[in-house]
Amino acid sequence: MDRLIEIYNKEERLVVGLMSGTSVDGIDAALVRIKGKGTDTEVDLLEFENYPYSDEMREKIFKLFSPETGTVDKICHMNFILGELFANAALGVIKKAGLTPDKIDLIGSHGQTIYHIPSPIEDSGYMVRSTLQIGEPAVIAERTGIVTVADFRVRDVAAGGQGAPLVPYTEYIMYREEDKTIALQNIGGIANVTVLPAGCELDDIIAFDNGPGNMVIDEIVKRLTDGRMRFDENGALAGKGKVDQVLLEELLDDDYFKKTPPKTTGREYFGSQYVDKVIKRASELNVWGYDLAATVTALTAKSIALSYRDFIMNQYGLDRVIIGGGGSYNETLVNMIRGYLDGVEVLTQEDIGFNSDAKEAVAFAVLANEAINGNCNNAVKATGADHPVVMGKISM
Ligand SMILES: Nc1ncnc2c1ncn2[C@@H]1O[C@H](COP(=O)(O)OP(=O)(O)OP(=O)(O)O)[C@@H](O)[C@H]1O
Ligand SMILES: CC(=O)N[C@H]1[C@@H]2OC[C@@H](O2)[C@@H](O)[C@@H]1O[C@H](C)C(=O)O
Repeated sequence: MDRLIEIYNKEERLVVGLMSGTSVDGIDAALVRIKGKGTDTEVDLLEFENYPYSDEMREKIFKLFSPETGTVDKICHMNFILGELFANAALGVIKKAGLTPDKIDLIGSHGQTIYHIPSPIEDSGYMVRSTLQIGEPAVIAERTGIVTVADFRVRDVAAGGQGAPLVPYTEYIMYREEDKTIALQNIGGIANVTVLPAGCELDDIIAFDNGPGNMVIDEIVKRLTDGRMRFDENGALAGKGKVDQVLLEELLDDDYFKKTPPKTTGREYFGSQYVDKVIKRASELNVWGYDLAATVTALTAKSIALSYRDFIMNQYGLDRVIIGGGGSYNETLVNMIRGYLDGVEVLTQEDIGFNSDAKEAVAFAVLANEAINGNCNNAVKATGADHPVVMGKISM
């Protein structure tokens, strides 16, 4: 308890944020210095590293996503294995910064989402939503000796929210401007956006998952190259193709894109079964190779642009879009988004001096810092929760 009080009383903390996203490419570890709390929070990124999963580990994690292959024994065991990997990532980034674990105040760990049911399902007389992130925080705390805050999403779900997206709260703290409406567009496996209307309060922000980010592009590229390529590096393949407008419009005619925010989605919806359907229809229309890569890249780009038109621009206008996440390195994708958004400034996190990869890991460091301060750290407008809550469970 003394340690917790000591951390609580500090004005400035060194915090490690850990994140593994839906693309399962590895663990992002960010070491930050955080001063203050709430809207007075100031964050400096001191060090960042991505610790990629081995192909074997990645395959094992992917198996957990499907009810047929993700059996309880595997989930039980992988929770502890991932705890070890997350601990190693934390220790790695601390060492890279030339520091030792005893100098670090906190770890904020997202874990790995393996299942997410954002819409309520009735069972045994209870209507519940649910979500599951693994990567045992007790193991992280034990291996590092650092107080670890983790398992954030569940408290928001318990309060009637979808448990996602959580990053908007931190974006509100870090990016809000008085006279510009800004969209922070993350393009990971899923594409998700936070909109900060000019001069907004926390209750004014809008955030939702637009739909697929790289998830469909990655799977198509994997299948087109018989597994030789895992993603379309810099958008080179899509850049050589021509978008098939018939297939594109059919794919855009999807219930998810029409749904009004708040809304979240995941691999359960835009995963490999979705791609099976895309491929079937593409074969009927004779769309293949570079053209198919271009068409699914346009699907991500245009669904993002249309979501701004339908849910944001008519009400708030839009001055600037800042793209982050791995998709910001896909030049074809970013250029397509620019093409669909006439008159809006489209930048990447790098363009404004930040790091696209570190952003989510930094967010979980900030959420942990808020939890330790006892501050509510969910944006109810984004998750749909009934009220603000303090998310994060503490492993001493
Ligand atoms: N150089 C590149 N060119 C094109 N695409 C890239 C490049 N680098 C990364 N990507 C894409 O970014 C993806 C990883 O993005 P990111 O790490 O942001 O996802 P994530 O955090 O796992 O997902 P989410 O935010 O949905 O949880 C890769 O799967 C790949 O599709
Ligand atoms: C359940 C879950 O892990 N959701 C992720 C996922 O990846 C992107 C998008 O879908 C977003 O809603 C969320 O992650 C980010 C970090 C968030 O909570 O803001």
